[in-house]
Amino acid sequence: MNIIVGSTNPAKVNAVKEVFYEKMVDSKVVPSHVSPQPFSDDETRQGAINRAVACTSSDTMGIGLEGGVMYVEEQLFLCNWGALVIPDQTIFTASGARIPLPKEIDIQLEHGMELGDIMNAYAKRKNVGKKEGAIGIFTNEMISRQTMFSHVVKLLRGQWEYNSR
Ligand SMILES: O=P(O)(O)OP(=O)(O)OP(=O)(O)OC[C@H]1O[C@@H](n2cnc3c(O)ncnc32)[C@H](O)[C@@H]1O
Ligand SMILES: [Mg+2]
Repeated sequence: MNIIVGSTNPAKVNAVKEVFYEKMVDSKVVPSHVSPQPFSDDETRQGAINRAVACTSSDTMGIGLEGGVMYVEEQLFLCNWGALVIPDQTIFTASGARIPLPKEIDIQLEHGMELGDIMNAYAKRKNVGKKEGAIGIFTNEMISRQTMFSHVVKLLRGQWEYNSR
């Protein structure tokens, strides 16, 4: 069965190709139907599900990966969710690693800026969200956005395989 990823962001598409190395992996832009910058686990997970559903058909599995932020008490954390939807519409979900974000990023997000744009200015780099990601910057590049998403995709693949035994 082929796979379509609901994003053309290379950090996401390459994470899926890494984990489903033996499959045909395609990508397309689909709406997440949540805000461009999700602000909770619920919203981020829903975005991932909406993207995955939009990519699923009778012979294709859909995968949606969504980045967001969420509060634990007063501290803002990066959060990431993935969803895998198979042709019978069964939905598998999993979340990724989370790390706290500095207060100044929190303030800019609260003013309505997207994390990708904030990170480019903060790190004085371009396309941070398509490359190392905020997680790469704030972990001194120990974990890139692709590596973080590949972990999420492994959690999805594993659940799907367990359920199809
Ligand atoms: O093309 P799409 O798939 O939408 O890719 P995206 O980079 O916009 O990613 P998301 O929509 O999943 O993420 C929502 C927002 O959060 C940003 N974001 C999330 N995690 C990030 C990270 O690790 N590094 C940089 N930006 C991140 C991202 O740039 C968006 O502004
Ligand atoms: Mg986006």
